[in-house]
Amino acid sequence: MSIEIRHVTKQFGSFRALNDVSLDIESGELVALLGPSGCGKTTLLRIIAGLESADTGSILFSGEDTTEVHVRDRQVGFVFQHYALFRHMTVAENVAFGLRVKPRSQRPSDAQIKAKVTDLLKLVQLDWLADRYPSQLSGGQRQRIALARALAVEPKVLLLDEPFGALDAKVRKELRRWLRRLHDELHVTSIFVTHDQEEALEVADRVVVMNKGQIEQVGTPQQVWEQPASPFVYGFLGDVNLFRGRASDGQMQVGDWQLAAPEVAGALGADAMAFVRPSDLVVSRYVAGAPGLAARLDRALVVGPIARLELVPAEGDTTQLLEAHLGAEEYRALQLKEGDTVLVSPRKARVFLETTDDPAAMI
Ligand SMILES: Nc1ncnc2c1ncn2[C@@H]1O[C@H](COP(=O)(O)OP(=O)(O)OP(=O)(O)O)[C@@H](O)[C@H]1O
Repeated sequence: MSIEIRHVTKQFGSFRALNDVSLDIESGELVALLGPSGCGKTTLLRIIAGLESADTGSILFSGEDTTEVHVRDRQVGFVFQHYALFRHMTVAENVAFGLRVKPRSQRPSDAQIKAKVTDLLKLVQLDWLADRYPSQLSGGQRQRIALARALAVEPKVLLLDEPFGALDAKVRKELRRWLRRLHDELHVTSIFVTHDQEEALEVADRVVVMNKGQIEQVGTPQQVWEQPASPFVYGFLGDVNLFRGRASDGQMQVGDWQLAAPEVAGALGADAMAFVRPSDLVVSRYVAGAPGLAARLDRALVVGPIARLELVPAEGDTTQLLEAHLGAEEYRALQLKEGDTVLVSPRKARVFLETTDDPAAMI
């Protein structure tokens, strides 16, 4: 089932939680709503579910306006961060619940319910836990059961609100891979909310980056990572170095060095910022007169195959540490020690004008 979100606005008192949000989700897609705490992700999810109503705008399921459709009739399955399993019911009873409470005319027979529960527990690979109670399960197992329970009623849309938020890092990682595989098998249109960029980039077909009640960018994980549409998206999606300077005629001047800035080709002497990811900062031994920004190697942390360097620029804003990531072998070959002066230059940078963070204005 496809979902269209049309100009949705939601106000709590004087606070605008959602500001004219529009988004199209295709049938069978797995979409992540990603953004910092308070940006409106959960509010949008609750409006899609029908648990909350929009002040203005509408939500369409397969082209049909859902405004008047009760949450019960929207055929939506939910999984929340905090396990919502019934404690006094076994795992199998929990999964069967949605089927048992159906009106008699729609309710499957006991044998059909039993078969369905067994299938679902196999699907989430926990059929051996059918007779246990929730308190006898790990956090990760409970979330998988919560998902099996949500799937029992064959929802057309699956909404997941930080489903792995309460779990430790290793379990989260396992579960998100598992969720991706499960989605590939079932193709239920799914929206999941997360503030963890790694989770969104790894699991979703498309990522919707939100900030302050608005959508900043929608794209595949690769698009939002490689072509962030705004400084906010750049900063939110990973560690980043920021250089300030001036842009003119498609070039940006940062101290003594220049970088190509075709994205702001029209600017003439405008204040600009260049964003460079730590893995796109090239570090070389200092040679007088060679191009690059001189910096002091403050700290080098070599763990496994990656060397993480903290560098203090020799000029400009010396209070702002730069971070460079390079291969451990490459770092060793440079034969540097802490305190040495090095040269840094960006392999790849993305330039935005200072005056605005509206990507449409950056021409
Ligand atoms: N019922 C409510 N009454 C008043 N304010 C609310 C209500 N629900 C949400 N808000 C406010 O709206 C904003 C968006 O909340 P929302 O829960 O959608 O954010 P979120 O992006 O999901 O954040 P988090 O990741 O912390 O859950 C927040 O500032 C929140 O305080």
